[in-house]
Amino acid sequence: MGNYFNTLSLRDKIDQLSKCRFMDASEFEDGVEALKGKKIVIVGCGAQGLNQGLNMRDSGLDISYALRPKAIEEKRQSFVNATENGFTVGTYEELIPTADLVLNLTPDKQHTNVVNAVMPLMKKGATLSYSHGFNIVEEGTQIREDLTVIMVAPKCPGSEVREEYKRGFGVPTLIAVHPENDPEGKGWAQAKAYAAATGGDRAGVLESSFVAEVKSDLMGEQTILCGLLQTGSILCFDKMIEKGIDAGYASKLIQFGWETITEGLKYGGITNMMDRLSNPAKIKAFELSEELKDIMRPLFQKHMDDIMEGRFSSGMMEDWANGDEKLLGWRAETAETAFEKTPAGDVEISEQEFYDNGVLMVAMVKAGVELAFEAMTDSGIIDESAYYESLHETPLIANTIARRKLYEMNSVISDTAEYGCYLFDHACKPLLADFMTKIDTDVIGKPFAKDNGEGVDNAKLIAVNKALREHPVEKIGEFLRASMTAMKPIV
Ligand SMILES: NC(=O)C1=CN([C@@H]2O[C@H](COP(=O)(O)OP(=O)(O)OC[C@H]3O[C@@H](n4cnc5c(N)ncnc54)[C@H](OP(=O)(O)O)[C@@H]3O)[C@@H](O)[C@H]2O)C=CC1
Ligand SMILES: CC[C@](O)(C(C)=O)C(=O)O
Ligand SMILES: [Mg+2]
Ligand SMILES: [Mg+2]
Repeated sequence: MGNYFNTLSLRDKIDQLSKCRFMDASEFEDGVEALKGKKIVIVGCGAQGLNQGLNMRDSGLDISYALRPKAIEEKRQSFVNATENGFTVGTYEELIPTADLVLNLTPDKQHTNVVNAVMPLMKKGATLSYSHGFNIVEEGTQIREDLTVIMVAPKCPGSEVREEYKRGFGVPTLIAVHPENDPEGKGWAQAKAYAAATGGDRAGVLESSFVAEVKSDLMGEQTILCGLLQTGSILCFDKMIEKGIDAGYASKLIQFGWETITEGLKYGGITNMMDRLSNPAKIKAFELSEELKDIMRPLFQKHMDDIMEGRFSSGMMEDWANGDEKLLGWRAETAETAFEKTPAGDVEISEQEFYDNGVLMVAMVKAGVELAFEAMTDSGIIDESAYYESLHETPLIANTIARRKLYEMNSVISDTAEYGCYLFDHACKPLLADFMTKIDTDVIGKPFAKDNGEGVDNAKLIAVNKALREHPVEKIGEFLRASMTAMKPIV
């Protein structure tokens, strides 16, 4: 075993990284047919395991859960999740040999153990599935030749996979078949049926590869999706307190602000989010975001390079071997931040006020989305994939902060994402220290300017609007959002 990506020729690396085809809705006309009547056993009943299983059962599929003996004996949360929802639960020995399809939905750090335990029990010709390709791509796990290996990766936390399905929609999903494991040529049909069963086909499915999914997923979660939202929350909160803004107000503005401003992003991209500001505030947000982009670009590029070259994964795997020492320490530190410890005040903040008093937050979101998109596409990831991992998923992560701050975000995302989030946050905060000394309450905590239009330089406004609309993330966003017309509002 070793890093699978690093063993590929440059030609194969480019080929797999750039595998990305937006699938037409007509390709899902058979719905879940390819999996109807098949025995589907999910290993693990956590964030993805429970929520994917609920959606798949509601879509008419036969779902049960294989848990480790201790989880069953001690009635752990995974056991409670599965049994309280009326699913059959059993040990690996009881359920895996009966399975046509095994979904490995345990944390990435457990994949080697789990696959080693499960694979010998799987019947000949069965299928093994992942929702993130880390084990195959970064650890180079080799799967028995008779088994088909597929990936169905929702671009979103498990909780939102369920919530969007209940709203009658779904979340964008990447599907793939591992080129080394498709002995019967049935992988694509099964992956499509699985994506339809989770509701993913209603939001958009990309025919992708394990490689493209892993490299883009790691980059999105470390930078804009989680890392920058954490850094931005802490810095913006601390600045407001330093400048005398009421702590309850500051806490509420941040906790619910990301969700509100990124709802604008979800519907109409960066253009719409920025259009929600007054003209003077929009120009200010644009200028701040340009400055932020110049400061943070090298950090975004470093994360992309470390991911591509395997340095990120080998560093994280060292931490796995050390019993998650760094991860657990960083998690404990986050719980002690002033933002985390200050409850949101009992104060009304209107939807518009979140924009008007959160100009810096808007600038941070714009800078982070654009930088993540640019770093991914500069490294060979295709625009559609980069869009899902930057712009589309940001609101879905912001929703988790609205629920219970950074604690909720970091609990709901995978351990892999959480580790990368802290890594980015620790590098980013010092990088923004000088920039933050110049920041005042006119861009965070109080309205920037109420006199919309007065004193606006028309030429500057036209140039800002043009730059916003012409960014490549806006072009691909317009195309992808056209297939999301059934999307339901959250805020
Ligand atoms: N979190 C998310 O929203 C997303 C996750 N993913 C991917 O989905 C996969 C699952 O992640 P996630 O849902 O976060 O995982 P969780 O941490 O939420 O779930 C872990 C589940 O696995 C079980 N488990 C833990 N260790 C073992 C083990 N050694 N053997 C067997 N079962 C074990 C746990 O049960 P117990 O401890 O009770 O035995 C629990 O039910 C990962 O590959 C991740 O990258 C992809 C997209 C988003
Ligand atoms: C953003 C983090 C994620 O990749 C996800 C929810 O999509 C994860 O690994 O949890
Ligand atoms: Mg993801
Ligand atoms: Mg992830």
